[in-house]
Amino acid sequence: MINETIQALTIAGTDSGGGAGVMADIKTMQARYVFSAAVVVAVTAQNTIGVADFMAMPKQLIDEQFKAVADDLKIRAAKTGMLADVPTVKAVVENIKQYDLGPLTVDPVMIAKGGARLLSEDAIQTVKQELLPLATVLTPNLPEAAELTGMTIQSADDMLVASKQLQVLGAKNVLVKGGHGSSNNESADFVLLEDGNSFWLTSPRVETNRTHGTGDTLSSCITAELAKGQSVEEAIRIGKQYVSATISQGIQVGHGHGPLNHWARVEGENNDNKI
Ligand SMILES: Nc1ncnc2c1ncn2[C@@H]1O[C@H](COP(=O)(O)OP(=O)(O)OP(=O)(O)O)[C@@H](O)[C@H]1O
Ligand SMILES: Cc1ncc(COP(=O)(O)O)c(N)n1
Repeated sequence: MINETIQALTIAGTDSGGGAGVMADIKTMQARYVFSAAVVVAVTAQNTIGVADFMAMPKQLIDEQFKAVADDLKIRAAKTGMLADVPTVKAVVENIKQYDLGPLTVDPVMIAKGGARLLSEDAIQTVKQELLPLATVLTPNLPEAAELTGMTIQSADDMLVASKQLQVLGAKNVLVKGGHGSSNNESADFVLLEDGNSFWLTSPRVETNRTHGTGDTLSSCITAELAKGQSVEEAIRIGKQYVSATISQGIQVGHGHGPLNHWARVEGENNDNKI
């Protein structure tokens, strides 16, 4: 008998260009030696230059995907990404409540790097009221944290206050990502844990436009590590190390915001015999 392989789930939209969404999530979990299942809630036509079009899946098909996964697989952790619109957010919330999918990481994807809206404006309220309270870990970028809290976030102190507000809204642990920050030399993320402890995670800012799917990669790495049984703090620390490696060890694909290098190795990590 071989041991059961560790399994995790992404609930998100696809990216035909291969760099973000479900595609980035599966590549990340594979790189972290976790088997990835996927509930596709929207299909996008996009590449590194932008999103041309997308369509959300009908509720019945979303329900059937959740059921198919839950009937057969043992999901130890899950994440949400692009959720498109109000009916899709509601369908996802209903299914997450129905099945035991382990700790949930919520990446509240709103607007793609190229500027396309991936969550309708009216759905922000639904995410806030119905999805945030289910989040073990919430990973907003700066514009998303601003949108969810109604704050203007310009300083490190603002990130701290915003993360507290997001906890009040129901997220247990909050990681405010600093990729959209103004510092030229570092990219600093702020973490507020459920027990009130907090810390900064900084990495040198890489001067590059190959940052398509950074948030997806970070949140799916956190999900993979939670599936392995790591603590929330450790999962977040590993997530930051992995996403930094995928940015700094870049690959050349496409003509716009290029995808990350999901083959990247975290320095000092021993990847032998991981399965
Ligand atoms: N140029 C960069 N150099 C180093 N780290 C970066 C850079 N850009 C983003 N990061 C890091 O990548 C992670 C994701 O942050 P970011 O703010 O880009 O998320 P995001 O906007 O949700 O990403 P996306 O929408 O592309 O999925 C964070 O840990 C952030 O610090
Ligand atoms: C399906 C999907 N999910 C998420 C993103 C966000 O990634 P980015 O902000 O890098 O475009 C995306 N572009 N597409």
